[in-house]
Amino acid sequence: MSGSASTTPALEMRALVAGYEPDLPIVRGVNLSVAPGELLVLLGPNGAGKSTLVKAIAGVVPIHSGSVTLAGRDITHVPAHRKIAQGLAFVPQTENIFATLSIHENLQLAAAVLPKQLRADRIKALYERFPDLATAPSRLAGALSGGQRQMLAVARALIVDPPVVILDEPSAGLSPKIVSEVFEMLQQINAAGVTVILVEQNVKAALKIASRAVILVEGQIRHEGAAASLLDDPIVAKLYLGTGHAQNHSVGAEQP
Ligand SMILES: Nc1ncnc2c1ncn2[C@@H]1O[C@H](COP(=O)(O)OP(=O)(O)OP(=O)(O)O)[C@@H](O)[C@H]1O
Repeated sequence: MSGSASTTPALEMRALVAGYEPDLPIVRGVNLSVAPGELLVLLGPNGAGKSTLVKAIAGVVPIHSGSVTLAGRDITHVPAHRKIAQGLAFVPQTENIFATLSIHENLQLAAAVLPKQLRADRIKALYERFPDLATAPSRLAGALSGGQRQMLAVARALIVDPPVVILDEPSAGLSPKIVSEVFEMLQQINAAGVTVILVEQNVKAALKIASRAVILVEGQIRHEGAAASLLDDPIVAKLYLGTGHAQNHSVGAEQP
């Protein structure tokens, strides 16, 4: 057994190599330890491999070598649906809800990974946590606004009451006001004790809510540090966050 709960990372990657094709690694040797209760943001330029890394952790992109542990337990090759059941929730960037089903049906489907006797109680708890979803549970998910969809996607991920949630660009395509709401929701989830790992292009807003930031470049970690220190580091921003290169990655580009 590993050490006590306070010293065991919530999630840990060791020498992780992953990618879509066996001979074409995209994630190239990532070592990263995430402490319980952290809100970690994963940044980096387009094509750096951020999405690939979180998909590999979630079990939807093949891991070539290295390991992933969840609270000290090796989950490297555990299939995606069992990772969820074991407490690793993943909110993909797209197709994270069923648009043609109602809010309630979306939650019911997510709850299918739980033992039958727990499902109704967990859905009830989520409606209490997300009262907006409770106001019209029969509403089609496809008819929701971007922010509400993201809320539903996050609610679906929280159905197993996971200790760790990973989100791939939850702010994509949302207006600045809705981005603030989504980030506030993530802060609340984190304040309730959930470890949150977030891939983001909305650099400035993400650094404001994160405790720590990791910058991935060409599939490797190039820089990591306290989120607040990165906010004030123009060199890091210029070198690693693509300022002046890709507008949607520019520090502060999305902020009014
Ligand atoms: N389904 C796929 N099959 C093969 N290669 C892919 C696939 N998806 C992404 N890639 C490649 O993997 C590399 C990393 O892409 P990835 O989406 O992980 O980067 P990213 O850092 O998340 O970038 P972005 O910020 O643009 O989303 C890119 O070269 C991309 O072309």
